[in-house]
Amino acid sequence: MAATLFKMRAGKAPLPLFPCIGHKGACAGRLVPPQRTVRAWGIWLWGKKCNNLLLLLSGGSVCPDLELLLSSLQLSLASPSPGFPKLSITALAVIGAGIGGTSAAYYLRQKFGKDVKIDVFEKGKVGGRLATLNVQGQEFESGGSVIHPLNLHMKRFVKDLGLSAVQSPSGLVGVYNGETLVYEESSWFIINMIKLIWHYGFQSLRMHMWVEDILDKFMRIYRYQSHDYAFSSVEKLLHSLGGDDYLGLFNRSLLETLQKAGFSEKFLDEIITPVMRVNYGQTTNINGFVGAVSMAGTDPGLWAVKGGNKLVCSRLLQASRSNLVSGLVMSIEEKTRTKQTGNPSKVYEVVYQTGSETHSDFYDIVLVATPLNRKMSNINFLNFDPPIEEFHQHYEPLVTTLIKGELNSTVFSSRALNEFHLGTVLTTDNPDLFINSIGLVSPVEEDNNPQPKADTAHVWKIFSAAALTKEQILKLFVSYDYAVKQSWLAYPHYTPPEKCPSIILHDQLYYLNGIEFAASAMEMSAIAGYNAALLAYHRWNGNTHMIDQEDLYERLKTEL
Ligand SMILES: Cc1cc2nc3c(=O)[nH]c(=O)nc-3n(C[C@H](O)[C@H](O)[C@H](O)COP(=O)(O)OP(=O)(O)OC[C@H]3O[C@@H](n4cnc5c(N)ncnc54)[C@H](O)[C@@H]3O)c2cc1C
Ligand SMILES: CC(C)=CCC/C(C)=C/CC/C(C)=C/CSC[C@H](N)C(=O)O
Repeated sequence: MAATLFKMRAGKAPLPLFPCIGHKGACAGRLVPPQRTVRAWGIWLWGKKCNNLLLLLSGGSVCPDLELLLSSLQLSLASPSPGFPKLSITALAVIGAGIGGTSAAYYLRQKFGKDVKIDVFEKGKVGGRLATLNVQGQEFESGGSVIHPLNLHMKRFVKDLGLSAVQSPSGLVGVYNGETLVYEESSWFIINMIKLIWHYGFQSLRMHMWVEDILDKFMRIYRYQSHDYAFSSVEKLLHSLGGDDYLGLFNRSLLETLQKAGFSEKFLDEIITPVMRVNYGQTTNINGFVGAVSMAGTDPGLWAVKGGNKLVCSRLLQASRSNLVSGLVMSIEEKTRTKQTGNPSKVYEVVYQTGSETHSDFYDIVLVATPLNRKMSNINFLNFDPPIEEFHQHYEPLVTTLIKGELNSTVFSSRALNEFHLGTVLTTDNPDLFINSIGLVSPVEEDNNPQPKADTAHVWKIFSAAALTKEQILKLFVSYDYAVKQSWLAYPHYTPPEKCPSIILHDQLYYLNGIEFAASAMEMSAIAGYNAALLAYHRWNGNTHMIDQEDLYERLKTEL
């Protein structure tokens, strides 16, 4: 009978009316296939969707009459009747070929299948903030460089895309406060333990446990995603990982969270702040979640992709069989178009510039995978009603400078370079300091652990808020052969409590980079890319039961 109803609809015959008692008779509707269904059938009511029905589709039981109706029709919500003509999706656009955009393209292909066209727009280089700089014939990471051993998407990409991993340098670390080294690691584990306990009691151990707990809960996202669940907001995603407490991390500053947990000012100033400065160019005023991610960035076992992390992006693009469009997207506008079926449907017109030429194309779904602010992407959303919200969130300026030279170790300590064994110097929050950090780095092709030697010039990476002057470089180095720099708008300026930008900007228009307001890292963008692909797929197909499900952790625990 169900098949008959739908076939009648396909032949444009009128559909039978039925009452929805759950809506007190107010929403008598007609059984129709949703406008863009590929796999799942749903019921749409005249004018608008019935919320009771959505609950029913997602496993709720508010609308028993509909449930009865469906079961009496023996209607399978998961699979449409074979042979029934499907309204198909034709084209998808992704804007930005960084790790967010390329991972989204990869997962979009997996979900939507081989026939759909996927265009990926990139105004600069594939990789975005994953990039390298050349120092006298060797390439060094200048943007995203270290990956955590538990970053499972990045790990999977490297394995599946035929790449290999190299261990990141793990030299000894010191902390400089503008006058002296307030903390200095030793190469002896036991000495380090004694030093840490002597200076800070058991606070490092407690900090380690705090980060582990957050990371443990974070790992739940992989299980949700492997079961195809998606989230419509970053807040809902965070909440699903550990409830109100977890979301609370995002809403409060790291300082507030750690002070409440009893960490001392000395420990925060000398250990935690320097880590926030090297990783995010900010202080403990950032939110607690990004603070924990930043601390995870000091864990052992950090790694990088041999040949450069940006290779993941170019390989993902290849594997997704997307078309790379080297151009600058200028605007996105909603338009109505008549498809081959004769039915009008909503599409998005993407206008872009390649060289001096302007072009445009139409897409059913668009994913924006670049921070939406004037300085970084400058995309105009035209004629949306209601208008797409404006994004004014500030990104932190940061300069990466690579210098091949002989370090002036006496800047940091009284020891000469042959007695100076630190591979990285972090800094406290002292306004007189002009660098956030300085550290020895290896070329992207090498798997090694560089150590400073008095007689050889090594390559050092410096992070600073502004470009270094020649005088500043000459303060840090006795002499140098080569210097090269790259300026970034690197990460959001974190000011908790704040609201993450929406993931759903419009019906079929999605935004990935809101996740950076929880924490900016390669793995976070990969998670956002997968989530947006799943969300787009489920919304296109009306699979509402796969979106924003509560208690997923408990529910999935019992599943094999
Ligand atoms: C200096 C630095 C160090 C970092 N270190 C680490 C680290 O060690 N570990 C870690 O995990 N993360 C690190 N990060 C963070 C990480 O690099 C980013 O979170 C991640 O790369 C962001 O990826 P994305 O794809 O979301 O954005 P992006 O890489 O910014 O990609 C967006 C892309 O969109 C393109 N684009 C923008 N506007 C348009 C337009 N209008 N039309 C067409 N194309 C457009 C841009 O050119 C860009 O390529 C670091 C970042 C920086 C800057
Ligand atoms: C997302 C999770 C759970 C973990 C990621 C941990 C991680 C790798 C954090 C680092 C984040 C970051 C923005 C580092 C920037 S600087 C990196 C490095 N110290 C360098 O010198 O380049």
